Amino acid sequence: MLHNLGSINLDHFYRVPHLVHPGETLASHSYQVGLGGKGANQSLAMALAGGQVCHWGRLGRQDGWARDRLARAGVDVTHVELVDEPSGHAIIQVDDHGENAIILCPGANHGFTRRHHEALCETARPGDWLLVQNECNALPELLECARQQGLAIAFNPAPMSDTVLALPLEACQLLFVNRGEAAWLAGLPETSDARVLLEGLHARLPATATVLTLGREGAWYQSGSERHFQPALPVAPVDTTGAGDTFIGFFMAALQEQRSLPDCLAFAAHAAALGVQRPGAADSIPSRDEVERFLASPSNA
Ligand SMILES: OC[C@H]1O[C@H](O)[C@H](O)[C@@H]1O
Repeated sequence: MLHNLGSINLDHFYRVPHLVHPGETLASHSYQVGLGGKGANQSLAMALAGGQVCHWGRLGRQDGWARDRLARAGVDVTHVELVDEPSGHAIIQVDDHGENAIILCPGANHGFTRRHHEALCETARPGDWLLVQNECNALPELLECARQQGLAIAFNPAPMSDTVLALPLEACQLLFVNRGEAAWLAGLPETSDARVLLEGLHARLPATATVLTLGREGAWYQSGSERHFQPALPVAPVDTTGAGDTFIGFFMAALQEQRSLPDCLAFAAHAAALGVQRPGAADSIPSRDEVERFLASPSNA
């Protein structure tokens, strides 16, 4: 089982001709609300990929539909609480090239306490995975509790902030990072070559495996001297929101099935490539069947 303690957001999407400039007032082409939050997206993606995932989250009482949506996809939502606080939400601009800019309001995602961590660590069995992103509070305590319980920890330090640098990252078995996050953690320029970033991360965290996602430049896996590269797929993105979350959910589902690491990378990259061709965050995540058809399609021969 994988336990994902993570954010659940209401995503407010605005399609805009370009990302708004400082001081500018800009009319949007369209507006939509959907399920999001890096935590919820990753749980949903993992369940749609066929993985076993239990989500630990907090939502405002009026937003039980979001919990139902996760449950319908196959996520275990026993530990998603409905609380008397506003749900987290995100204001998301998406431009005509599919690029986005996001403002987060954490709301109930910042209400985790020791009670939640203890409950998770008592429920999880040694060897289970814990997956965490950087959208919830009290992460040092959570990681410490998980380490003591013998859980395997996968961490996605998104969105990156100074607080990540103070976390016991050496407790993590697996890190999912994009270029900016890798550069920040390794203390290197963002323009560094992927191999330099991987070497920098390995020097800082020698016992932690890394998945480095680079969008159009593909994705890498590195653990010690083992390295695999997955090229990017040639697709035209309409909305890249949640692409990293789809990648992570599909990767963890494939890892749970004990597939080879190149297979995990390929499964995840194909899922993300399908996702970026659709609008929305959770709404853009493909099913396992769609991904398998894409993997088997003649264009991949
Ligand atoms: O990764 C995409 C997600 O980031 C923010 O958490 C938004 O809610 C969105 O769904």
